[in-house]
Amino acid sequence: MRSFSFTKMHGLGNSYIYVDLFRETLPEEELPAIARSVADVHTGIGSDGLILICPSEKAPVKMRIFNSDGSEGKNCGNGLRCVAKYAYEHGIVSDRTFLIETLSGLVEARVAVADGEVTSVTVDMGEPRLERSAIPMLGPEAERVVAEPFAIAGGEYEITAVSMGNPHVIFYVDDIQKAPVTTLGPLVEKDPRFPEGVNVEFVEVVNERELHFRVWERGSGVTQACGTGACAAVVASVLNGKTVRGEETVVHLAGGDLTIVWGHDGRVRMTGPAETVCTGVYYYRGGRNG
Ligand SMILES: N[C@@H](CCC[C@H](N)C(=O)O)C(=O)O
Repeated sequence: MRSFSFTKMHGLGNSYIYVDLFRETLPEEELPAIARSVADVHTGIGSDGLILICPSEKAPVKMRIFNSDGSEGKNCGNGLRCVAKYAYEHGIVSDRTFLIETLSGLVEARVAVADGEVTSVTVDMGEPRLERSAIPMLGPEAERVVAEPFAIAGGEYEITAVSMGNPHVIFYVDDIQKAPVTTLGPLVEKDPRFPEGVNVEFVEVVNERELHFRVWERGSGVTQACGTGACAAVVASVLNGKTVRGEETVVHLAGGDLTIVWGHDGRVRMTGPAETVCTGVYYYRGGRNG
Protein backbone atom coordinates (compact mmCIF):
# COMPACT_ATOMS: atom_id res chain seq x y z
CA MET A 1 0.00 0.00 0.00
CA ARG A 2 1.05 3.58 -0.61
CA SER A 3 0.01 6.49 1.55
CA PHE A 4 0.02 10.28 1.83
CA SER A 5 -0.95 12.81 4.47
CA PHE A 6 -4.02 14.92 3.76
CA THR A 7 -6.12 17.72 5.20
CA LYS A 8 -9.85 17.80 4.53
CA MET A 9 -11.14 21.37 4.22
CA HIS A 10 -14.34 22.99 3.04
CA GLY A 11 -15.63 26.33 1.90
CA LEU A 12 -19.38 26.48 2.64
CA GLY A 13 -19.63 22.69 2.44
CA ASN A 14 -17.75 22.42 -0.87
CA SER A 15 -15.18 19.97 0.45
CA TYR A 16 -11.90 18.74 -0.99
CA ILE A 17 -9.05 16.58 0.17
CA TYR A 18 -5.98 18.85 0.22
CA VAL A 19 -2.52 17.39 -0.27
CA ASP A 20 0.50 19.55 0.49
CA LEU A 21 3.00 18.90 -2.31
CA PHE A 22 5.59 20.97 -0.44
CA ARG A 23 5.84 17.83 1.76
CA GLU A 24 4.34 14.98 -0.26
CA THR A 25 4.86 13.57 -3.75
CA LEU A 26 2.05 12.05 -5.82
CA PRO A 27 2.53 10.42 -9.26
CA GLU A 28 1.13 12.75 -11.94
CA GLU A 29 -0.44 9.93 -13.99
CA GLU A 30 -2.37 8.66 -10.93
CA LEU A 31 -3.91 11.99 -9.89
CA PRO A 32 -7.32 11.40 -11.58
CA ALA A 33 -7.60 7.97 -9.90
CA ILE A 34 -6.53 9.38 -6.53
CA ALA A 35 -9.19 12.11 -6.85
CA ARG A 36 -11.92 9.55 -7.58
CA SER A 37 -10.68 7.35 -4.74
CA VAL A 38 -10.51 9.98 -1.98
CA ALA A 39 -13.85 11.51 -3.05
CA ASP A 40 -15.77 8.25 -2.64
CA VAL A 41 -17.90 8.52 0.48
CA HIS A 42 -18.03 4.73 1.01
CA THR A 43 -14.50 3.54 0.17
CA GLY A 44 -12.54 6.80 0.40
CA ILE A 45 -12.77 9.88 2.62
CA GLY A 46 -15.71 11.58 0.93
CA SER A 47 -15.34 14.95 -0.80
CA ASP A 48 -16.10 16.88 -3.98
CA GLY A 49 -12.59 16.10 -5.23
CA LEU A 50 -8.88 16.61 -4.65
CA ILE A 51 -6.87 19.84 -4.37
CA LEU A 52 -3.09 19.95 -4.58
CA ILE A 53 -1.18 22.71 -2.79
CA CYS A 54 1.94 22.98 -4.92
CA PRO A 55 5.18 24.96 -5.13
CA SER A 56 5.11 27.55 -7.92
CA GLU A 57 7.66 29.55 -9.89
CA LYS A 58 5.23 32.46 -10.29
CA ALA A 59 3.75 32.79 -6.79
CA PRO A 60 4.36 31.51 -3.26
CA VAL A 61 1.84 28.71 -3.87
CA LYS A 62 -0.13 27.05 -6.66
CA MET A 63 -3.53 25.30 -6.58
CA ARG A 64 -4.55 22.38 -8.79
CA ILE A 65 -8.10 21.03 -8.51
CA PHE A 66 -9.51 17.64 -9.57
CA ASN A 67 -13.26 17.03 -9.56
CA SER A 68 -14.69 13.83 -8.03
CA ASP A 69 -14.83 12.19 -11.49
CA GLY A 70 -11.05 12.71 -11.82
CA SER A 71 -11.25 15.55 -14.38
CA GLU A 72 -8.99 18.54 -13.74
CA GLY A 73 -10.63 21.95 -13.40
CA LYS A 74 -8.86 25.24 -14.06
CA ASN A 75 -10.19 27.21 -11.13
CA CYS A 76 -12.04 26.78 -7.83
CA GLY A 77 -13.23 29.71 -5.72
CA ASN A 78 -13.89 27.74 -2.53
CA GLY A 79 -10.61 25.90 -3.04
CA LEU A 80 -8.70 29.18 -3.33
CA ARG A 81 -9.97 30.36 0.06
CA CYS A 82 -8.99 27.03 1.64
CA VAL A 83 -5.54 27.04 -0.02
CA ALA A 84 -5.03 30.60 1.26
CA LYS A 85 -5.96 29.52 4.80
CA TYR A 86 -3.68 26.48 4.61
CA ALA A 87 -0.76 28.45 3.14
CA TYR A 88 -0.97 31.12 5.87
CA GLU A 89 -1.54 28.76 8.81
CA HIS A 90 1.26 26.39 7.70
CA GLY A 91 3.84 29.13 7.13
CA ILE A 92 4.04 28.74 3.34
CA VAL A 93 3.37 32.49 3.34
CA SER A 94 3.81 35.05 6.08
CA ASP A 95 2.17 38.08 4.42
CA ARG A 96 -1.60 38.40 4.74
CA THR A 97 -1.93 39.29 1.06
CA PHE A 98 -0.29 37.00 -1.48
CA LEU A 99 -0.62 35.50 -4.94
CA ILE A 100 -1.87 32.00 -5.76
CA GLU A 101 -1.19 30.45 -9.16
CA THR A 102 -4.03 28.51 -10.82
CA LEU A 103 -4.32 26.89 -14.25
CA SER A 104 -6.28 29.96 -15.30
CA GLY A 105 -3.74 32.51 -14.03
CA LEU A 106 -2.63 34.32 -10.88
CA VAL A 107 -5.10 35.53 -8.26
CA GLU A 108 -4.54 37.61 -5.14
CA ALA A 109 -5.80 36.37 -1.77
CA ARG A 110 -6.12 38.41 1.45
CA VAL A 111 -6.64 36.54 4.70
CA ALA A 112 -8.38 37.88 7.81
CA VAL A 113 -6.75 36.43 10.92
CA ALA A 114 -7.85 36.11 14.56
CA ASP A 115 -5.61 34.38 17.14
CA GLY A 116 -3.36 33.05 14.37
CA GLU A 117 -6.31 31.41 12.60
CA VAL A 118 -7.65 32.49 9.21
CA THR A 119 -11.33 33.32 9.68
CA SER A 120 -12.21 34.55 6.20
CA VAL A 121 -10.53 35.13 2.87
CA THR A 122 -11.06 37.67 0.11
CA VAL A 123 -9.92 36.57 -3.32
CA ASP A 124 -9.52 38.88 -6.31
CA MET A 125 -10.87 36.44 -8.89
CA GLY A 126 -9.84 38.65 -11.80
CA GLU A 127 -11.93 39.72 -14.81
CA PRO A 128 -14.70 37.48 -16.11
CA ARG A 129 -14.49 36.49 -19.78
CA LEU A 130 -17.75 36.88 -21.60
CA GLU A 131 -17.09 36.20 -25.28
CA ARG A 132 -18.51 32.88 -26.41
CA SER A 133 -15.15 31.47 -27.51
CA ALA A 134 -13.76 32.02 -23.98
CA ILE A 135 -16.54 30.06 -22.24
CA PRO A 136 -16.15 28.02 -24.54
CA MET A 137 -19.54 27.66 -26.24
CA LEU A 138 -20.19 26.94 -29.90
CA GLY A 139 -21.48 29.81 -32.07
CA PRO A 140 -20.32 33.30 -33.12
CA GLU A 141 -16.96 33.53 -31.34
CA ALA A 142 -16.88 37.16 -30.23
CA GLU A 143 -20.52 37.44 -29.12
CA ARG A 144 -21.65 37.42 -25.50
CA VAL A 145 -24.24 34.91 -24.30
CA VAL A 146 -26.68 37.03 -22.29
CA ALA A 147 -30.32 35.93 -21.87
CA GLU A 148 -29.89 33.79 -24.96
CA PRO A 149 -32.67 31.31 -25.85
CA PHE A 150 -31.55 27.75 -25.14
CA ALA A 151 -33.66 24.71 -26.01
CA ILE A 152 -32.95 21.41 -24.28
CA ALA A 153 -34.89 18.24 -23.38
CA GLY A 154 -38.10 19.64 -24.85
CA GLY A 155 -37.92 22.86 -22.77
CA GLU A 156 -37.16 26.49 -23.76
CA TYR A 157 -34.90 28.45 -21.41
CA GLU A 158 -32.71 31.56 -21.36
CA ILE A 159 -29.06 31.30 -20.42
CA THR A 160 -26.17 33.63 -19.61
CA ALA A 161 -22.64 32.24 -19.92
CA VAL A 162 -19.60 33.50 -17.98
CA SER A 163 -16.03 32.24 -17.68
CA MET A 164 -14.31 32.77 -14.33
CA GLY A 165 -11.31 30.86 -15.67
CA ASN A 166 -13.73 27.91 -15.84
CA PRO A 167 -17.05 27.71 -17.69
CA HIS A 168 -20.43 28.60 -16.16
CA VAL A 169 -23.95 28.88 -17.46
CA ILE A 170 -26.68 30.59 -15.45
CA PHE A 171 -30.43 29.86 -15.51
CA TYR A 172 -32.81 32.17 -13.61
CA VAL A 173 -35.63 30.45 -11.69
CA ASP A 174 -38.65 31.81 -9.77
CA ASP A 175 -38.22 29.46 -6.80
CA ILE A 176 -34.79 28.08 -5.89
CA GLN A 177 -36.40 25.16 -4.01
CA LYS A 178 -37.89 23.96 -7.29
CA ALA A 179 -34.76 24.51 -9.44
CA PRO A 180 -34.19 21.50 -11.75
CA VAL A 181 -30.62 21.02 -10.48
CA THR A 182 -30.44 17.22 -10.77
CA THR A 183 -32.51 16.91 -13.95
CA LEU A 184 -31.35 19.80 -16.15
CA GLY A 185 -27.89 20.09 -14.53
CA PRO A 186 -26.34 16.87 -15.90
CA LEU A 187 -27.90 17.37 -19.35
CA VAL A 188 -26.54 20.91 -19.72
CA GLU A 189 -23.13 19.93 -18.28
CA LYS A 190 -22.62 17.45 -21.13
CA ASP A 191 -24.44 19.37 -23.88
CA PRO A 192 -22.30 19.44 -27.05
CA ARG A 193 -22.75 23.23 -27.36
CA PHE A 194 -20.21 23.36 -24.48
CA PRO A 195 -17.22 21.48 -25.88
CA GLU A 196 -15.39 21.40 -22.52
CA GLY A 197 -18.54 20.80 -20.47
CA VAL A 198 -19.93 23.49 -18.19
CA ASN A 199 -20.83 24.20 -14.55
CA VAL A 200 -24.59 24.78 -14.33
CA GLU A 201 -26.04 27.36 -11.93
CA PHE A 202 -29.63 28.12 -10.97
CA VAL A 203 -30.29 31.56 -9.51
CA GLU A 204 -33.33 33.12 -7.86
CA VAL A 205 -33.08 36.90 -7.53
CA VAL A 206 -34.19 38.00 -4.04
CA ASN A 207 -33.50 41.69 -4.63
CA GLU A 208 -30.76 43.94 -6.08
CA ARG A 209 -28.30 42.78 -3.42
CA GLU A 210 -29.17 39.14 -2.77
CA LEU A 211 -29.33 35.96 -4.83
CA HIS A 212 -30.29 32.37 -3.99
CA PHE A 213 -28.01 29.91 -5.78
CA ARG A 214 -27.81 26.14 -6.45
CA VAL A 215 -25.26 24.37 -8.59
CA TRP A 216 -24.59 21.27 -10.63
CA GLU A 217 -20.80 21.23 -10.98
CA ARG A 218 -18.99 19.89 -13.99
CA GLY A 219 -17.25 16.70 -12.89
CA SER A 220 -18.74 16.62 -9.38
CA GLY A 221 -22.54 17.00 -9.68
CA VAL A 222 -24.49 18.68 -6.88
CA THR A 223 -22.25 20.47 -4.39
CA GLN A 224 -23.11 22.70 -1.42
CA ALA A 225 -21.33 25.68 -2.96
CA CYS A 226 -19.29 26.82 -5.94
CA GLY A 227 -17.20 29.98 -5.54
CA THR A 228 -16.46 30.57 -9.20
CA GLY A 229 -20.14 29.80 -9.93
CA ALA A 230 -21.31 32.38 -7.39
CA CYS A 231 -18.97 34.96 -8.99
CA ALA A 232 -20.35 34.05 -12.42
CA ALA A 233 -23.91 34.42 -11.07
CA VAL A 234 -23.15 37.94 -9.82
CA VAL A 235 -21.62 38.93 -13.18
CA ALA A 236 -24.60 37.42 -15.03
CA SER A 237 -27.01 39.27 -12.76
CA VAL A 238 -25.34 42.62 -13.51
CA LEU A 239 -25.43 41.84 -17.25
CA ASN A 240 -29.16 41.02 -16.97
CA GLY A 241 -29.93 44.20 -14.98
CA LYS A 242 -30.86 42.29 -11.83
CA THR A 243 -28.03 43.51 -9.54
CA VAL A 244 -25.75 46.55 -9.55
CA ARG A 245 -22.12 46.73 -10.72
CA GLY A 246 -19.76 47.97 -8.00
CA GLU A 247 -22.18 47.01 -5.19
CA GLU A 248 -21.78 43.99 -2.91
CA THR A 249 -24.13 41.09 -3.59
CA VAL A 250 -24.75 38.40 -0.99
CA VAL A 251 -25.11 34.99 -2.62
CA HIS A 252 -27.00 32.42 -0.51
CA LEU A 253 -25.62 28.98 -1.38
CA ALA A 254 -26.78 25.65 0.10
CA GLY A 255 -23.76 25.73 2.44
CA GLY A 256 -23.88 29.42 3.45
CA ASP A 257 -23.20 32.91 2.10
CA LEU A 258 -20.55 34.56 -0.06
CA THR A 259 -20.19 38.31 -0.53
CA ILE A 260 -19.19 39.22 -4.07
CA VAL A 261 -18.65 42.44 -5.96
CA TRP A 262 -17.97 42.97 -9.67
CA GLY A 263 -16.02 46.22 -9.46
CA HIS A 264 -15.94 49.09 -11.94
CA ASP A 265 -12.27 48.13 -12.47
CA GLY A 266 -13.58 44.93 -14.11
CA ARG A 267 -12.45 42.60 -11.34
CA VAL A 268 -14.61 40.25 -9.29
CA ARG A 269 -13.85 39.99 -5.57
CA MET A 270 -15.23 37.19 -3.41
CA THR A 271 -15.20 37.04 0.40
CA GLY A 272 -16.12 34.00 2.47
CA PRO A 273 -15.04 31.42 5.02
CA ALA A 274 -12.67 28.46 4.81
CA GLU A 275 -12.66 25.63 7.34
CA THR A 276 -10.39 22.74 8.29
CA VAL A 277 -12.25 19.48 8.98
CA CYS A 278 -9.54 16.94 9.82
CA THR A 279 -6.12 15.65 8.91
CA GLY A 280 -5.00 12.07 8.37
CA VAL A 281 -3.11 9.52 6.34
CA TYR A 282 -4.74 8.03 3.21
CA TYR A 283 -3.81 4.52 2.08
CA TYR A 284 -4.25 3.50 -1.55
CA ARG A 285 -3.07 0.75 -3.86
CA GLY A 286 -1.78 2.97 -6.65
CA GLY A 287 -2.15 2.60 -10.39
CA ARG A 288 -4.21 4.64 -12.83
CA ASN A 289 -7.44 3.07 -11.58
CA GLY A 290 -6.77 3.71 -7.94
N1 LIG B 1 -16.20 24.10 -6.61
C1 LIG B 1 -15.47 24.98 -7.38
C2 LIG B 1 -15.26 24.72 -8.85
C3 LIG B 1 -14.58 23.37 -9.11
C4 LIG B 1 -14.23 23.10 -10.57
C5 LIG B 1 -15.42 22.96 -11.48
N2 LIG B 1 -16.26 21.84 -11.14
C6 LIG B 1 -14.93 22.86 -12.93
O1 LIG B 1 -14.74 21.73 -13.44
O2 LIG B 1 -14.75 23.90 -13.56
C7 LIG B 1 -15.56 26.43 -6.97
O3 LIG B 1 -15.74 26.67 -5.77
O4 LIG B 1 -15.36 27.33 -7.80
